[in-house]
Amino acid sequence: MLNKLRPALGRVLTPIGRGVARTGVTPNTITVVGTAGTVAGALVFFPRENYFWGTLVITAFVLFDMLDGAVARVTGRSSRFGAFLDSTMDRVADAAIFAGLMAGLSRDGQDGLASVALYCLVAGVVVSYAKARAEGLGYTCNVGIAERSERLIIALVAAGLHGLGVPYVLTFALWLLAVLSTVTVGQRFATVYKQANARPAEPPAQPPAQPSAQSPAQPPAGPGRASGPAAPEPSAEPAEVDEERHAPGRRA
Ligand SMILES: CCCCCCCC/C=C\CCCCCCCC(=O)OC[C@H](COP(=O)(O)O[C@@H]1[C@H](O)[C@H](OP(=O)(O)O)[C@@H](O)[C@H](O)[C@H]1O)OC(=O)CCCCCCC/C=C\CCCCCCCC
Ligand SMILES: Nc1ccn([C@@H]2O[C@H](COP(=O)(O)O)[C@@H](O)[C@H]2O)c(=O)n1
Ligand SMILES: [Mg+2]
Repeated sequence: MLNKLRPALGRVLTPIGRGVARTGVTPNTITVVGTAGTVAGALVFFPRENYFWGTLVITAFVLFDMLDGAVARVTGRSSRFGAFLDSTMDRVADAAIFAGLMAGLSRDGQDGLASVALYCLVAGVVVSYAKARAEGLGYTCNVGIAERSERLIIALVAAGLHGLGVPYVLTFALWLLAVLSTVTVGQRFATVYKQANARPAEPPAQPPAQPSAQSPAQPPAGPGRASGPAAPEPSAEPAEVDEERHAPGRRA
């Protein structure tokens, strides 16, 4: 949903990115420092039930981390490794935030709510994995009621308010997140299922070998098949998807 704000956000982040770029900081440094700060904020403050300061520290580093793409673009340093690092570090940061919440809730004796936080962590990972895997297979998967920004905003606003003593807000937010993340997984399954059914299976690259007792014929590989190896395989579109993510001025 908040993805719609990307163009507007880009207009704000690009001049800031230009300023940061002048200091010589690289996009990968921003990604790593942003993640390290988020992880430290989550694992130092939340387990001690210091939700307010934890939220402020995490928010500062998450917002800082949003500059990596802008700096990469204005300096012409966008790279495939950077894109990989960015997405992978996002998963580390998300895991630390929910692990920190779980630790704080457990210490407070709220084991039930800690389990909901664990569910949110796992569901968030599945949401992101579904998109990564879909894109690796050449599909698009830019859908979902609770993409990363929505999940972070809900969790962080609730944790901050919980830290200020607002009752039930964290409980409500974690249950809401659990539901919304589950719906998002369903939305991503549905969009990939539709594309997989609409696109016929790729023809085999070479004429199929004669089946024999020693080497049975393999089913054709491609995005239309029901199951397959974990590694991305050639498909009609991966380059196109990647180009889209690397297009100048576009937040992927
Ligand atoms: C009294 C209590 C005070 C508490 C204050 C707390 C306020 C906290 C509120 C907000 C702060 C957090 C903002 C978080 C913003 C979102 C961060 C973010 O992830 O932005 C990047 C995001 C995704 O970009 P990427 O393409 O780089 O990442 C992709 C993503 O990870 C995908 O994940 P998936 O969705 O699949 O799970 C991966 O699949 C993919 O691999 C990966 O590449 O960008 C956007 O989504 C663009 C829209 C962002 C809109 C953000 C709006 C922020 C609005 C306001 C922030 C202002 C907060 C002010 C705080 C004041 C603090 C005192
Ligand atoms: N260390 C990095 C981080 C990002 N990129 C590039 O930016 C794109 C993501 O931009 P966002 O504005 O969505 O964060 C990413 O796909 C890369 O092209 C980079 O090169 N190095
Ligand atoms: Mg980033």
